[in-house]
Amino acid sequence: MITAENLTVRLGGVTVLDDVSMTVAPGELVYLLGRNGAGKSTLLRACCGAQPASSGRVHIGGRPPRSLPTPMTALGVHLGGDVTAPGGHTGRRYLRWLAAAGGVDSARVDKVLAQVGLADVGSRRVSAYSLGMRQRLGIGAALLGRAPALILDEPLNGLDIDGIRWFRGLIADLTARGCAVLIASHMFDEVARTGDRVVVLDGGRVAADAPIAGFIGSHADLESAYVALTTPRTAVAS
Ligand SMILES: Nc1ncnc2c1ncn2[C@@H]1O[C@H](COP(=O)(O)OP(=O)(O)OP(=O)(O)O)[C@@H](O)[C@H]1O
Repeated sequence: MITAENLTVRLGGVTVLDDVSMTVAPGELVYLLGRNGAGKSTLLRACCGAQPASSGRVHIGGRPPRSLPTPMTALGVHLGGDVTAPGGHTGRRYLRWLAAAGGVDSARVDKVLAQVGLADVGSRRVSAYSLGMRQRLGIGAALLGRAPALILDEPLNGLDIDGIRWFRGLIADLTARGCAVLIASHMFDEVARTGDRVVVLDGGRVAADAPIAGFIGSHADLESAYVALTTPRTAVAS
C-alpha cells in the first residue's frame, strides 16, 4: 500500500505539491498523469522518502519510507532518468552492487536479469547497453527486493514495442500477485489500456482521482478527458 496524506512540498519558495492525498492499494495499478512540471516526479520522490515533505505524510505499507527497516524489500523504485552504472560495471555487477547495498540475496540478480530480458547481456558493460536495455536494467533494480509496492517514473521511455509488451505482462503479473504499482506516464494509450485508476496532478494539486472508465466519462477518450480537465502549460506561464 502506498499512501500520501495531505502532502505539501515547497521548493525554493514554490509550492510544488499542495495538499496531495492518494492511495495505491495492493494489486492496483495507478497511473499518475500531469503536464510537465505538474509535480509527478516530486510526488514519486516524496513517496520514496527521497524528497522531504514540508507538511503531511507518506506511508509505504503503513510506515514512513525513511523508517523502513529494509527499504528495498518494502518498495521497488525506478525514478527514471538514465541508468549509469559506476566504473564500467556490467549489468550483472550493477545489480549485485545494488543487492548488496539493499541487503538482498545476490541469488536474486540472475533471476531479475532473466525477468527483464537481459540474461544474455548480463556480462556486458552497462555503458554498451542501448537505451531500452538500460530502461530494463532500471526496472530490474526495482524488482530486486520482491517488494509489495513499486514506484516507476516514465518506465516506458525508450522501450520498443517488444519492450512495451513485455512491460505490460510484467506489471499484470505483479499486480495479480498483490503488488501496489504507481507509475508516472505521458503515454495515454498505454494508461487507458492497462491502468485501474488515474491520479491527475495539475499545478501540484490533485485534479482527479478516479477509475479510468469513470474519468473518461462522456469524453471520446482518456486524452480528451485529461485535456478538458487540466490547465495547458502556456496558460500556467501567462
Ligand atoms: N529542487 C527544486 N527547486 C525548485 N523547484 C523545483 C525543484 N525540483 C522541482 N522543482 C519544480 O517543481 C515543479 C514540479 O517538478 P516535477 O519534476 O515534479 O514535475 P513533473 O510533473 O515530474 O514534470 P515532467 O513531466 O516534466 O517530468 C516544476 O515546476 C519544477 O521546476
